[in-house]
Amino acid sequence: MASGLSSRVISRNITRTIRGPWNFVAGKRCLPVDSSGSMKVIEPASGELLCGVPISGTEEVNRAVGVAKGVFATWSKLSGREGGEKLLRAGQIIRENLEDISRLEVQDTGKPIWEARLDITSCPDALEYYGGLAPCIVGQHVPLPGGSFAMVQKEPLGVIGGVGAWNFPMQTCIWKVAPALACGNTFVYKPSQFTPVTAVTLGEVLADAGVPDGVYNVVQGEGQTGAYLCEHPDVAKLSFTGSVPTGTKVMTAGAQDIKSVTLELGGKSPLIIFPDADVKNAVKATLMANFLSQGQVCSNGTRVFVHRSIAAEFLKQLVTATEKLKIGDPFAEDTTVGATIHEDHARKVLSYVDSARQEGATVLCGGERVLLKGKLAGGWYLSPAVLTDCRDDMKVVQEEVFGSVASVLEFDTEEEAVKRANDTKFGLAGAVFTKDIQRGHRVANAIEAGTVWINTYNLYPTEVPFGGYKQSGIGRENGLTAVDYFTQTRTIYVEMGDVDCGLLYQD
Ligand SMILES: NC(=O)C1=CN([C@@H]2O[C@H](COP(=O)(O)OP(=O)(O)OC[C@H]3O[C@@H](n4cnc5c(N)ncnc54)[C@H](O)[C@@H]3O)[C@@H](O)[C@H]2O)C=CC1
Ligand SMILES: NCCCC(=O)O
Repeated sequence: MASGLSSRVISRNITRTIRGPWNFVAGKRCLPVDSSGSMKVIEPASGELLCGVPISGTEEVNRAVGVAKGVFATWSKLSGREGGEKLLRAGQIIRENLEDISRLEVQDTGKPIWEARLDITSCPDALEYYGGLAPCIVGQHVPLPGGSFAMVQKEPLGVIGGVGAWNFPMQTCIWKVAPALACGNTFVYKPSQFTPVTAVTLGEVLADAGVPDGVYNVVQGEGQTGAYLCEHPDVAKLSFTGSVPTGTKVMTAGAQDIKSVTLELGGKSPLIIFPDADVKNAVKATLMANFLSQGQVCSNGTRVFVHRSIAAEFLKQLVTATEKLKIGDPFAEDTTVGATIHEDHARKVLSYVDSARQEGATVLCGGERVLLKGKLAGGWYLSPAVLTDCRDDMKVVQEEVFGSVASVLEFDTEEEAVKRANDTKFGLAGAVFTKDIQRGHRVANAIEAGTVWINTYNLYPTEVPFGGYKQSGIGRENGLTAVDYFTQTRTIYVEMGDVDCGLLYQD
């Protein structure tokens, strides 16, 4: 049998409860060799201690990078099919353990279980896409005059240093690791200090799938550990997801050694709804664009531009739908709004609602802490907010809130909507709702953003590139495009005749 795909893969190694050790180096969970204290990881749902995680120091980062560098020669020399089959198997293992891994993600993030299942399902999607693609990552043969030719080869870069955010912990990690490994690179990943769990689970999955020890490693820590990794001279490329200020630091660190850098940063995306739009679909998309994962989604369409003629009807339907959202235990099947990642972040989200009120916005619903009972009493549950009477110059309309706050703005003309939509330093995403096919494409092409949806929102199939214009980032994840960001090109020129050096050589 050419691949192990039709046989069931038994996972022996997945840890299904929250327990350390929390680093994953050379194929196993381990403690760091040096540490500067321990992080207290809080379970968002309850506000209680989930686990303590040692903060990796320079020696541990050196060790992980050294291990990844050591195995690079072996991993990068596998054929695409040999490496790809292991990624396909890893995808299958995640599918077989989807429920257990989703539950780990809920404990770590506080998001509702139904959402976690979708997020975790996107992980095998990526592993299978890049596992299948790996044998097709090939070069070119370029014929030249006189029978000479060039071979243009796609080569891996070496050790990739990845740093991630806390909103989609395993998905963010796999969006980097799957293409990187498929291209023959090895990896050291530092998860967010708020969500350390499932990056280590991925290590166990890859080990079970037959990926050699050391190809994928995890070092836990805060910003300083991330900085050590980004500054490491043996790290060839940085792949970062997080905020713009940290992205600037990562890019600066990369600049010291001229490292290639991919940045997936923040956003303040526009969602433009024209009068001919299907209002019910526009409302559904506005919910998806604002309230998934407690609004903690970088591509969220938080500036909702609605044509004045339908604004009243749209707002009525949006508020009705928003008030039906069920805030509660993230593990309950009917919960649609879980816990905000931590108290500081929740207070920041609430402060945006306060500032909006002070600047003249009307809060039609939500924007408050909801106290749950019993074990959930310590969690920060916020009711999703819909704001109206907003202006473009308000803080809540200008800045990324990263919480469940939708600002509704009214417009009169297409030209005005596009101009206002583009009046931002960000350019991650956007959307247009209309039944007019010409208008849909015209506006989609005019929005300055890496992804524009027509008549939907916040869908990210692995097959299509994702990333930002302007300060929302550099480079792209997903799709065929990601291969360009995890490879370098070597040209080998082959001369089939005598060397022609013009007048330089006289017989
Ligand atoms: N465009 C995208 O795909 C996404 C963007 N984000 C953005 O991320 C932000 C929220 O996530 P946070 O985790 O709070 O972002 P953050 O920028 O504070 O942290 C992100 C990661 O960077 C690490 N870090 C901090 N300082 C560092 C340094 N000097 N060198 C290397 N690593 C360092 C952190 O420990 C964490 O793992 C939001 O602004 C959001 O828009 C979040 C998710 C996806
Ligand atoms: N899963 C959605 C990608 C965007 C984000 O990470 O926020």
